[in-house]
Amino acid sequence: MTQTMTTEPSGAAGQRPATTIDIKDLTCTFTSKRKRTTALTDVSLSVGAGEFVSIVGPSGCGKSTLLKIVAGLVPPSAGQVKLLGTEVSGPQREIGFAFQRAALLEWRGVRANILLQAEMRNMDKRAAAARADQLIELTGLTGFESALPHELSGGMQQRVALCRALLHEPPVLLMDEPFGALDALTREHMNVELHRIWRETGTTVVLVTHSIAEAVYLGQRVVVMTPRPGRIERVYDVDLPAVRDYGATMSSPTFEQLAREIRVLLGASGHHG
Ligand SMILES: Nc1ncnc2c1ncn2[C@@H]1O[C@H](COP(=O)(O)OP(=O)(O)OP(=O)(O)O)[C@@H](O)[C@H]1O
Repeated sequence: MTQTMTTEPSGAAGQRPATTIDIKDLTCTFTSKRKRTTALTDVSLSVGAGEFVSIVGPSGCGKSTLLKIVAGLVPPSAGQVKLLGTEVSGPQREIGFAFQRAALLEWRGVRANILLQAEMRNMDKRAAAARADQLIELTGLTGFESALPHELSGGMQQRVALCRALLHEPPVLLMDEPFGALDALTREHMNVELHRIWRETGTTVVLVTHSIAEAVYLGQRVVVMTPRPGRIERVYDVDLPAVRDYGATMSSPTFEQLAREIRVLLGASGHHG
């Protein structure tokens, strides 16, 4: 399938965007006293600037490990990752990371939780405050600036975590099943919001998810991995418009066919993710 992009941010069709993440021949084996587990083998993938790539695969196939290697939190056993042209050899400050659990500080309000990122990075206070206000507005949290995490819904907590991950305007956002703990309806809302935020910020996003619908709705490409040791089984281009209305996308034949194909591929290779 070819991409039919009509608008930015990933660049007009036919124009190769600059590579932001370059993963080459990656293998990762964990060794403990009791056993060796090969989580990933021979994984190669390039992600262009401003691109949105979704990754799906069965439980335990190494998706989280892959994100952690890109973030420099886990060293690979073989292979190489380049982030913005530089080899990753330790924790990367340039990225934003969002996890399944929002991991907010219970005693801090929304704004203070978002600004934690600025404190950890010694960011300029005025610039960080202005950016926090911008993100609070962008994610519909206006009016809740002082609310404590327990006063927020799960979706709102996840929005706060997203704001915190985006505060320092990272060129790359890595997301590990960020909406997995939300109810179906809230998850749909968050998908729509993330799609809009991605378009408005032009951030390069890599999203790990167990939801095929989420992967296809959000991704410009969907990477399907095999059971452990995880390899890339197939990469699908998502032939949907750049700006995606949720309802129209879900009922479009292109969406349905691609989602079905991915579901068959995952089922056919004995995946249980
Ligand atoms: N630090 C570690 N030490 C030892 N083994 C690990 C470590 N981290 C991950 N593993 C193993 O590597 C494999 C891949 O784990 P990973 O969490 O990357 O999978 P995943 O695809 O993200 O799974 P899920 O979809 O269930 O979240 C698993 O077998 C896991 O037990």
